[in-house]
Amino acid sequence: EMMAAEPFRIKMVEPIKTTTKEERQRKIKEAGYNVFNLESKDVYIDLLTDSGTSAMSDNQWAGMMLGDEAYAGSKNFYNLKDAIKEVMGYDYFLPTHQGRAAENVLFQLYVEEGNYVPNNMHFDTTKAHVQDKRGRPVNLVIDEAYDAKKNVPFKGNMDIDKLDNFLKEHSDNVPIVLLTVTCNSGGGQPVSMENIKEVSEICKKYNKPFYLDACRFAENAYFIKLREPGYADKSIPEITREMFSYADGCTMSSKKDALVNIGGFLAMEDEKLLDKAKVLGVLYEGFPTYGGMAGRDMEAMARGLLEVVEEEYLQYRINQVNYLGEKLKEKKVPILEPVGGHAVYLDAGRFLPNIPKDQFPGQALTVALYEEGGIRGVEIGTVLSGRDPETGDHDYPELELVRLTIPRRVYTYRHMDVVAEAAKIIHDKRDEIGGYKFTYEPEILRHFTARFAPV
Ligand SMILES: Cc1ncc(COP(=O)(O)O)c(/C=N/[C@@H](Cc2ccccc2)C(=O)O)c1O
Repeated sequence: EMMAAEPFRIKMVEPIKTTTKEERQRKIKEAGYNVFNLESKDVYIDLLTDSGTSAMSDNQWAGMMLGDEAYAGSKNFYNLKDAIKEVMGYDYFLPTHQGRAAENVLFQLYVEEGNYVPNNMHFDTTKAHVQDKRGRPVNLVIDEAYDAKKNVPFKGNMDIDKLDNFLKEHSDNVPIVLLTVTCNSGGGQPVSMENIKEVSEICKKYNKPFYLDACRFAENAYFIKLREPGYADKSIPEITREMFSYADGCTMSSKKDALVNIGGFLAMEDEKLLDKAKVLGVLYEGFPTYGGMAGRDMEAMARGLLEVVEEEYLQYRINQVNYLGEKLKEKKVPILEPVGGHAVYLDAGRFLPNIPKDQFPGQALTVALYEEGGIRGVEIGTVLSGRDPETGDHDYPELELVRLTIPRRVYTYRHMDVVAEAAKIIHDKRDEIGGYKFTYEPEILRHFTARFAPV
């Protein structure tokens, strides 16, 4: 039957304004050629991140009026507890102000100097928090993940043999195993249920705690429903509860697949772990029934968790991202395949083959997108990857990407067309684009505040 339109109608709009190319060239220069330094008002279509940028529903906004701002025992905490139980199956959780705060608590509990922390692929804050505890992040994703042209259904999968061999050799130095769903660094690629189960079995074999990084768990579940045999007739909550049943817990940035603008949590099955986490929670986040959030934020999150697993929402969400990917492919603009759950990733390496990695092709393409169309994407390449703490050289990743990250329920299909048209214009004149060098390079998570100049 006909493909459905958006499963919502719009009740409030936030005007956005176009700027001239001349203005944008001036603004990006003043921003040190780093789109993170741009003011939102100077950005037309903001695809920097899907984190915290979603539109909330009327149901969530109504929940904001029901904040119980009690210091201890807020009713919103208990509504959130019920939502986590319903969608993830976990009985215990520590609210935190956002995802990296949950990572901070979890890794302080588990990671010691010199430890290895395996993951399919660490994203920037997970990698930074492991390193902050003197641990060593290890990526053990399947090799196909590094081939941008290879169209396989679950490119986020952990390589089970690699994990088994790694634990065989380093088990005493591995305190915890992580699995990121969907896999952000690899292109928003899902992990299959079978793979989650296999990782769980390996962790049991070596008696290791196994945690999911659940930021985009609902999108992962939708891909399982679409692509994995045996799941077509299962509901999304049935799939999400099964996913989480194989892990001991999860870190969660609710700014993604809980449809809120701030908030996160660390959830787990083991009440004893919660007691330990609460001690750090009190120190870093606030009393354990609010964790750095207002009661109203927890209410909006509880309602968002129940909305994000609704199938008609997920169908719309995944189809819109895929639409942008298809438009770009029609225009012969190189993208990572298959299209991810939360973003289309331009393959800057293929787009700008003449720019060497140490002149940051992804950064150059990100700047060009802003100058051409007022579009803010984000470089997911050498800049984001940072420096190898042991060698001091750039920690060159296999892929040089520019992520066009689609916020949830914010932009229309016409915005997608404009993005695709701008990318095409740039692609037609790609030989005019040059590389960049740092004029200021921070020590940690450099991509957020670095400044550049054209080479
Ligand atoms: C798989 C995964 N695990 C944990 C976190 C931390 O969660 P939190 O502390 O941000 O709540 C994130 C955050 N991801 C943001 C970060 C970002 C990057 C570039 C530009 C803007 C924002 C993103 O991918 O967009 C994540 O992706």
